Amino acid sequence: MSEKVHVLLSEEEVEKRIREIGEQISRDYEGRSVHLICVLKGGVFFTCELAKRLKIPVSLDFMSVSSYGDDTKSSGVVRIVKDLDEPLEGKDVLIVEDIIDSGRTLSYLMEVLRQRGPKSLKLCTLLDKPERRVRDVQVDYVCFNIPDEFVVGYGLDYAQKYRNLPYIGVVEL
Ligand SMILES: O=P(O)(O)OC[C@H]1O[C@H](OP(=O)(O)OP(=O)(O)O)[C@H](O)[C@@H]1O
Ligand code: HPA
Repeated sequence: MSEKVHVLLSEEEVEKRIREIGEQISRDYEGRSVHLICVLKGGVFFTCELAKRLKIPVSLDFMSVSSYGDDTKSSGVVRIVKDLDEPLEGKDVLIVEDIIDSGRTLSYLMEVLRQRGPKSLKLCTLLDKPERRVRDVQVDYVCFNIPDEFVVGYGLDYAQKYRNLPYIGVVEL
């Protein structure tokens, strides 16, 4: 079965905004390097695009957490599916996510990573759905605030589909 998807944010809008955020992060971290943590799977497209725009030294690591499975509703239980390869002590760490929705994933992840002793820990997201928040999360960089609709594309999936769309779309369920 295939769902209808309509465009919410075009490829041009998304990439223009990522360039702007990249410039802002490059200014904020001037004279330092940044350790990007890509939250798999959804964060992978945003992380690649953002990393290319940064004008400071960048290192990368990957973590996979899951709470949605194939559903449009969070199970409420966050699982680490793949942990980081490198320790975080003394590093300026920037978590890169595709979306913050209920906030459950990121409030859990921030807590887990804070305990690993980074010099600083910040959070950058492509999309934020503030209306849906059930857990407080301090977000440092947001590309777009979006309404309460289930979105796909640019890494985001519906039952593992549509991650490869070059734009952000809304699934008509
Ligand atoms: O704020 P929340 O309600 O916790 O939702 C946000 C999380 O949900 C998605 O991950 P998902 O569990 O779907 O895994 P995926 O990135 O592998 O698709 C997304 O990538 C975030 O990590
Ligand atoms: O709107 C969404 N789309 C895809 N994955 C998600 N995970 C949390 N919210 C979403």
